[in-house]
Amino acid sequence: MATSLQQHTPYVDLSREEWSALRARTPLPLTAAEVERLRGLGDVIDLTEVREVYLPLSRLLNLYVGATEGLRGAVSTFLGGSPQPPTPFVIAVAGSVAVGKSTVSRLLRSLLARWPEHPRVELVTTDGFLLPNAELRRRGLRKGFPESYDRRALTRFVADVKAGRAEVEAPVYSHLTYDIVPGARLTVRRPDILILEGLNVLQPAPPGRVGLADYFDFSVYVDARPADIRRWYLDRFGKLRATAFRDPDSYFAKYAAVPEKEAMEYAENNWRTINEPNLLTNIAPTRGRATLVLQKSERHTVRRVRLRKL
Ligand SMILES: Nc1ncnc2c1ncn2[C@@H]1O[C@H](COP(=O)(O)OP(=O)(O)O)[C@@H](O)[C@H]1O
Ligand SMILES: CC(C)(COP(=O)(O)O)[C@@H](O)C(=O)NCCC(=O)O
Repeated sequence: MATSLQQHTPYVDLSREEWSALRARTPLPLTAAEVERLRGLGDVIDLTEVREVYLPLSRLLNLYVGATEGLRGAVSTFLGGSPQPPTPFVIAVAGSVAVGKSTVSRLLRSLLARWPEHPRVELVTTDGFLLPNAELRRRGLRKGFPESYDRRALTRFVADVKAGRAEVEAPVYSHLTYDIVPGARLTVRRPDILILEGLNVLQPAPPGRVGLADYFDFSVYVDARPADIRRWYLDRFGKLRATAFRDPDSYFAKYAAVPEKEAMEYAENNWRTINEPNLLTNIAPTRGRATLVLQKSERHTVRRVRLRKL
């Protein structure tokens, strides 16, 4: 586990085997019915992976929620005030386009909600805070780059949730129309846990501003080799071509109709000109700010876990 070299890093570095062994200390096994429910998520995730990697992670997060609650109580006693109701525990999930953030986030939502201490788990993606396509075009911005988000509105949203406001609204993005849905809003009502998923959630604040990360209680960076992520991006594009892009309302309907070669050239170009430079320039440098890094192998299985020491 911790070799002498690692003693001076802020992380504990665990192999998959070392991490999976912690499963024995996870007091909440999955029942057959729950395994079935997880299958119903529609994700292709392997159930051994759920048991060996994500169930221990849900236990670790459960410990963090409990400890944060304990600390909050102690501080409120120190301040001599009356006990306040708990505020939502905020978990950020960061990483490249197509690395598997949505899959990990949906899974964590299901697993975390099984713990009796925090049944209400909300998942919000930062895409709702993207500027509309027309505005991106006007300003010459690439979608997904840090400047393509309304960072102020996103920070205010998380600050309000974290402050325990009864209802907090967020704008909505549609992958079908590939744009912000005019006038649409989602409402978050004081959950026990908020999972905030997005490419740029670990981006540092501009000088003099409060950063988004200042409101996080825990953050996960989903990591993999860029060549693997590229393949997953292209695979997913290929699959969407045979499914969601067939919807005539889809922004990408054209790519279901054109020959495969032409569609895949478009996807390749998107990867090379937008998602890869965004990963290398903006996203990967934020990895060292995460509380936990999940490092995936070429088949999506997690091969190393790095956890920040306290
Ligand atoms: N654990 C996993 N096992 C197998 N396939 C996965 C896993 N996680 C993600 N994928 C696949 O990889 C692609 C990208 O995952 P997704 O969660 O959509 O990424 P992101 O939200 O980061 O863009 C999808 O096609 C998804 O089905
Ligand atoms: C919508 C996204 C920016 C992801 O947003 P996130 O919720 O991670 O902030 C991304 O999925 C995307 O569409 N990128 C643009 C390039 C492309 O079409 O692949």
